[in-house]
Amino acid sequence: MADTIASQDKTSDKIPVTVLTGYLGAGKTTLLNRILTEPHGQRFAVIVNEFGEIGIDNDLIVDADEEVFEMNNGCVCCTVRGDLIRIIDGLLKRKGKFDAILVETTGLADPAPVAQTFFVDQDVAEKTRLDAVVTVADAKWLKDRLKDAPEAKNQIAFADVIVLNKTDLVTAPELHEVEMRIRALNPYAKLHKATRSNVAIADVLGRNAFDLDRILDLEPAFLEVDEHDHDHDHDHHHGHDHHHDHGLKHYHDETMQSLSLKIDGDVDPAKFMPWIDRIAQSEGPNLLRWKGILAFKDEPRRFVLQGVHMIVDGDLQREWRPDEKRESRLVFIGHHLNRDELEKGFRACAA
Ligand SMILES: Nc1nc2c(ncn2[C@@H]2O[C@H](COP(=O)(O)OP(=O)(O)OP(=O)(O)O)[C@@H](O)[C@H]2O)c(=O)[nH]1
Repeated sequence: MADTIASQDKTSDKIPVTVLTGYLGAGKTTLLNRILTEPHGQRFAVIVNEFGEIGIDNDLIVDADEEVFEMNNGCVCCTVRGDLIRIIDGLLKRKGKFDAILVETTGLADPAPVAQTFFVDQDVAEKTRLDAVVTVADAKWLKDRLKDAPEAKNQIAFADVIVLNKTDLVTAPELHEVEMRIRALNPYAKLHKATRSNVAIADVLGRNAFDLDRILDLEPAFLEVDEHDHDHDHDHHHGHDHHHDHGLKHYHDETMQSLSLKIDGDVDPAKFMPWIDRIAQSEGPNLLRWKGILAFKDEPRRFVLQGVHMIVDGDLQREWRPDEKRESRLVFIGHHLNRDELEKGFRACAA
């Protein structure tokens, strides 16, 4: 411990930042909520960024004392840095109100531009330090995503700490295989196996683990600001291949869609539940992620639905607040989504 303290000496007045990353549905929010609800004696500022038009994620973060700041949707690789800088600048003006910053990126985010923020922006670099990139990996789906999603690979390669989550969904040989895949991409990160992201807080926070030299080996251009890439507003996240001169490939999947549906009021669970089960079966392979917050007829509590491919979780959570409008929202993220059919099916569930 003594040497850790010594090595932090110079930077100890900088605010530590932990970047939580990991592909869609891996368990980032579960980890974030675990951190926020356990007794940690720290005050966190939480910054989240999500994919999708309706801010469901923000709504699923536990009610804690922490303030949650939302980054704009959009092209993560490009807009995230400008947005993140703006939010952090705002936070730094109120220094003293929090001890650490947690940034949860979307599952589709490449961690490089996020991590880069803490080095290339002078103000941010002077006042904060990147403590670690923590990547949550889905033991069940990661091996498929390593084949088709470059972001998933970069998230693993960039990690200082890896939480290999959802070990309950795989057999021991499958777990071993995914661990080998991870190790082939990143032999350096500390790896913790988990279910429901149940790692000790000390394993993910206060690690002082971000290693700039290792990242520069991976991405020689990591510290070069790409002005072209800075602060512009794409209103869409798709359709371009970035050729930063980096060792890693960054691009956005053109076929990825995000579909948001809303009913201004209640749905009938007797219609909704069988419908959503059918969707899980028929659309599951194309559905990377789905979420919903629903008002069930005659039910004072909000029903929260979570899905990754054909695996659906749902439960009744807190009550609708008196000042909250009862409405039912669903977000689907995936490929080849049939908007008309999903919309028609959902509408038919209205109470
Ligand atoms: N079986 C199982 N399910 C889990 C585990 N951890 C999380 N989940 C479930 O997986 C789903 C996704 O978890 P989240 O924590 O929301 O994942 P995320 O990475 O924040 O997802 P996005 O930010 O939407 O990409 C939820 O339904 C969780 O309850 C686990 O260890 N095992």
